[in-house]
Amino acid sequence: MVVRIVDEPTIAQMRRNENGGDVNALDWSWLDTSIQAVGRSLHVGGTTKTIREYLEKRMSVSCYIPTTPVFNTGTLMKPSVRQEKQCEQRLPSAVIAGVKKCGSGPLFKFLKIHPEIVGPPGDLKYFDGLHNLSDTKWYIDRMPYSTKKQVVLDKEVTAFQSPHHAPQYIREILTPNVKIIFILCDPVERMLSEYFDVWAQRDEQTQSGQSTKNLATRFQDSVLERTQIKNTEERNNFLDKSNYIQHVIRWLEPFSSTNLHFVDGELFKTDPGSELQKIEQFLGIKLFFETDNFYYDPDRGYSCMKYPHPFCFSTRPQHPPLDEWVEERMCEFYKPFNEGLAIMLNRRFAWMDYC
Ligand SMILES: Nc1ncnc2c1ncn2[C@@H]1O[C@H](COP(=O)(O)OS(=O)(=O)O)[C@@H](OP(=O)(O)O)[C@H]1O
Repeated sequence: MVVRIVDEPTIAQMRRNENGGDVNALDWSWLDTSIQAVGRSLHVGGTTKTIREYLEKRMSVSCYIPTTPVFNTGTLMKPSVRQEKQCEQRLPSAVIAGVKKCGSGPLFKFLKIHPEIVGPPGDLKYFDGLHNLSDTKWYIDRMPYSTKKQVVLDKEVTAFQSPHHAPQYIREILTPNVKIIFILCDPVERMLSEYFDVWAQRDEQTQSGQSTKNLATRFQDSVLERTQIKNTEERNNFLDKSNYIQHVIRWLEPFSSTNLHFVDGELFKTDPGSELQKIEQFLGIKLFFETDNFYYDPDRGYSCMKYPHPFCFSTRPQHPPLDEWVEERMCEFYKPFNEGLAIMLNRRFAWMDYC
């Protein structure tokens, strides 16, 4: 699909609203600079989408004066407007609780583009087991201001597997009504991605006292021993995280299944718009994302954003391919767990067909 850049309407045109009057309910002076910074709109799938349209939508529900790039939070509105809009820093009402290396980063970033979703800029790791959980003030203080119409979203990827009681802690602090989102992907690919990441950072991790347990020079030496030995007490950092069923069980106990949503990591790579639409429904917010807001980049192996801001995550060096026998052994190991997961959740994921 061709993405054509066309000129943005003039500032004078922008200042007229549909009724021909001035748009003056709020201070619109911000728009000039924002639009000048963008200076264009996009023809996507036959329709013209302006950045202005997006910024206006966001502005109407937000406590911030939006800006470009649209990933930035923007400037906090003045106190009188904040009061009028009932802006507050609130605890999250939704959490992306994993899984690491399945696309949780892009998922979080894309979701925060939705006018009705706000979240902290990065990972707070409040539920990672190292934080004083009674210090909710610390947590709330790090949340952006939100209106009641908005969903406050946090990302806590380690919570998926540890600490063991993370689901209970999240339920207790964020109430049983909190919505939990997981993104699950091909377990072997996930493990490989994490392995190369940990390998690349091994010196820093050792220096900062973090564990590099199970890390060997070759991927297969880091994971294969476990699939041969009988001792199930022996934990392998890489293998265990990809064994989704054992972790998902922990979340089904404190939460109703209607509060848990699973994103298919494979579909998210090829068609993020459709996966994001399912999340909009799950969160009960207005539909904003469309499939043609994104395009698939075969060289990268995942999708980039077209609207409201053209954006691609930078590519990592390609992983060296796995030896066929290693892949077969890994698949053999995960197959029964994946089948169990499909039965437990009563759904199959696209990546389940790989093995
Ligand atoms: N749209 C889009 N853009 C970029 N990357 C995408 C996307 N969709 C899925 N992926 C895959 O996400 C992998 C990184 O996952 P995470 O963001 O969960 O990693 S992290 O845990 O936050 O480090 C990353 O894996 P690596 O390339 O191995 O890093 C990607 O394969």
